[in-house]
Amino acid sequence: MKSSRRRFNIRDSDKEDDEGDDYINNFGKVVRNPEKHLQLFKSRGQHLLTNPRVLDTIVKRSDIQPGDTVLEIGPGTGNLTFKLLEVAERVNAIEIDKRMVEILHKKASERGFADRLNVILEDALKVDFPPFDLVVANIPYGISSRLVAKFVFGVSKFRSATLLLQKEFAKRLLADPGESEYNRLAANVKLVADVEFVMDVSKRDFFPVPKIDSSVIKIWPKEDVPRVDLIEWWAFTRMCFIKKNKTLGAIFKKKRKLMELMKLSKTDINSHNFQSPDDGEEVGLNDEDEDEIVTDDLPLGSKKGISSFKDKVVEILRSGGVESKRPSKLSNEELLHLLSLFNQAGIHFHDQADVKDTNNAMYYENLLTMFNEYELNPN
Ligand SMILES: C[S@@+](CC[C@H](N)C(=O)[O-])C[C@H]1O[C@@H](n2cnc3c(N)ncnc32)[C@H](O)[C@@H]1O
Repeated sequence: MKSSRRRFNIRDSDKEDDEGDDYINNFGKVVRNPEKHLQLFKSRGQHLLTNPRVLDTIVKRSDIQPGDTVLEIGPGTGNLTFKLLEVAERVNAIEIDKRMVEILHKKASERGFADRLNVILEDALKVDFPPFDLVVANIPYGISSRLVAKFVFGVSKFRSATLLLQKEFAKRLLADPGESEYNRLAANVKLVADVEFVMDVSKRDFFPVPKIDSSVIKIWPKEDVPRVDLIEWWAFTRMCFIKKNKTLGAIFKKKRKLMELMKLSKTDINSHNFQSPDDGEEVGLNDEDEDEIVTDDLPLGSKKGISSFKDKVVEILRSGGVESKRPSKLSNEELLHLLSLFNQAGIHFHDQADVKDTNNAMYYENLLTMFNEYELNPN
């Protein structure tokens, strides 16, 4: 008689090759592909959530009301989709893989859901979202931060987004100022939304088993969002968090930063000079401020311009009481106050010609590029 080890592939429980065969995990248990040999690609984040208890909890905690339209990104073969259809009026699902879309259509017809399920074969990062009341999704982990940004800074108004995310990524979103995980992503998302932890999900609840554990979180868009130019806010927090554990004084005194800021503020290096360019006395930058920008080849007047601009910046940081504080410890209220002090002094953090129209494709392109740097590699 053939042993089960001969009939199945044997691999570690956390190995995730692009394949769809049943296998024996390293606990000796046979793990069957629920979709019978459908090849699953880790490059597309295709880890199907197979634990019905977890699926039920996600649906329950998403608090779907009768009449709601749910947006699901990456429905895969429909494990979550058909649970959502039991309570929602309608599900609009966006899926990039044609094979998954075909499976979904087939299952929807067999189960009598075809008229309430709309599957869009597209890349969720590129397509305009159809109308929805709330989001519920086990999203592909490789595009998590861009998707979260597209939800919370997008044009669609929605009640909440219940998302299954890589655990490490969820922790970053949940972190508060002063906690080691706190970062610019959390500061940005928390400007416009509240984030709530729902539950942890074991990697063993997926097929194939990924290398990492997951968590479910819920994002609630805020009713009252601070009145701030978002594009400027993103540029400002990008500069503040460049070294999140350095003091703001140390960050902003860097010549590279000062020159970048002068450029963004359209401050002419020579004109920002409180002394005559020819008076011979050089206003020196301290050695501690030196970095890789070489200013030796700049004319004397320009060096003075940078130096007096630096004084102005330091004065702003002092008046905001943050010169010796680290960005990772500041609340959004403190950061917003600091930004307003910069603005009052005529210093801006983005090119004024930037696109501010949030319906504009350029806005989304910039947004997604900006959040790309937060993607974690789950593989
Ligand atoms: C983690 S799986 C979730 C599958 C299913 N929701 C489940 O829980 O079993 C992620 C799904 O997102 C799809 N996907 C990956 N990248 C995508 C993108 N850019 N736009 C839309 N769907 C995408 C994958 O093909 C896959 O079906």
